[in-house]
Amino acid sequence: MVYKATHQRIIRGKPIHKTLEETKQESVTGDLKNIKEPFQSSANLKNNCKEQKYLVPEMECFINSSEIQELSERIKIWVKAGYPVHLIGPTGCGKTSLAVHIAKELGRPVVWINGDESLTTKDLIGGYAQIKQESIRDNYIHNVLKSSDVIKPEWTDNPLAIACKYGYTLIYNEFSRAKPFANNVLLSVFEEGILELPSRFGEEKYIKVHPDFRAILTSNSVEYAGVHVPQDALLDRMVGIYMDYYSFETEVQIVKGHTGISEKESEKIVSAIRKIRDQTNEAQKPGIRSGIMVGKAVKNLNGNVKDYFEQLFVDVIATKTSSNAELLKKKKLVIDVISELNSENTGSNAEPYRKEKPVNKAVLKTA
Ligand SMILES: Nc1ncnc2c1ncn2[C@@H]1O[C@H](COP(=O)(O)OP(=O)(O)OP(=O)(O)O)[C@@H](O)[C@H]1O
Repeated sequence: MVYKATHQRIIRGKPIHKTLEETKQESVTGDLKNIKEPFQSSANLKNNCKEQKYLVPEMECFINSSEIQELSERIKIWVKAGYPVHLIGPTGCGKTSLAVHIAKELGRPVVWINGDESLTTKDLIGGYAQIKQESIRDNYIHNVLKSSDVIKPEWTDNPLAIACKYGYTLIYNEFSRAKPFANNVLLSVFEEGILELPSRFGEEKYIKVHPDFRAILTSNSVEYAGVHVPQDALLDRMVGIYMDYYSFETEVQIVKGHTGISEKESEKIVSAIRKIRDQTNEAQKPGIRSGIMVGKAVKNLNGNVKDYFEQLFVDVIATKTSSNAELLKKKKLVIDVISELNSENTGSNAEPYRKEKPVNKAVLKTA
């Protein structure tokens, strides 16, 4: 039997059940309507909001040599055009510093996440992680104080959601160290401009990506240990910029800038690092970070450098060594490199690199 209404129903208000399309549309526009930026710039840290922990602080020292300026201009073309940029290069060549520098120049707050094996999609976007406990008082019963605890799951945004919502710049460092599955969420962010949030009680939620959202990702090439091959679909949505170690002159300025040692001392260190690098396997090549470490140690030695020069390099590059036999090989490499530098160092003002082999003085030659 078919039910027939005896009178015309008047439908007031909105229907209770919405279509999926309506739900999507509503959560997208609703999220945009209610957005209040937690902070306007990276420097504005006084708000003390929970998102603050993802903000990238100001860099203490950034060397902006002409080769770095040229490279940043090239990268900025893509970033400004709205494409995610992927900086690929060897460890310690300066990818992260450059990403932070460019991101800061865009003038929007910069948030950051570091990829590693244990990183999940939840670490990128957030989740119902915190439990909020509230006490409710029953004031209707005279002289009786009744309280009950209500436990509410509270949503917390992580860096990707923060950047997508507020139009901030995201730096995703070493993104290929995270399992490819964890990064799948980036596909719809980069392609459709939609961030999909995990469903709760069956309800789907989407955030429309803010037009100012930008992303810079960094990674080592795949020959490094712990690096996953990212999915082609993700790589296809990004612009890839290959980086290599900077020139001798730029590296000298970086070591000098970070350590406060003299130009001459910095040249010696960088010359040695570059020679060691030339004779080391891909993943073990010392980056400029090793040069900065030696430079900081040299600064502390207050002029008494020659006794320790060789040992400082051995100690710094030994961390990437798996056996004692390999360490002995590296030690020999350092001794050879410093002897070679001493033999090049033949002018009247030259300082030897090692105490036991004083040589003629000369202006240091570049590597
Ligand atoms: N332009 C620069 N100005 C000042 N310091 C720099 C510059 N580029 C790199 N550095 C310094 O060199 C070191 C290595 O740089 P950075 O961490 O950016 O390299 P990376 O390629 O991201 O390394 P990794 O692959 O290990 O993450 C850091 O201590 C950084 O501060």
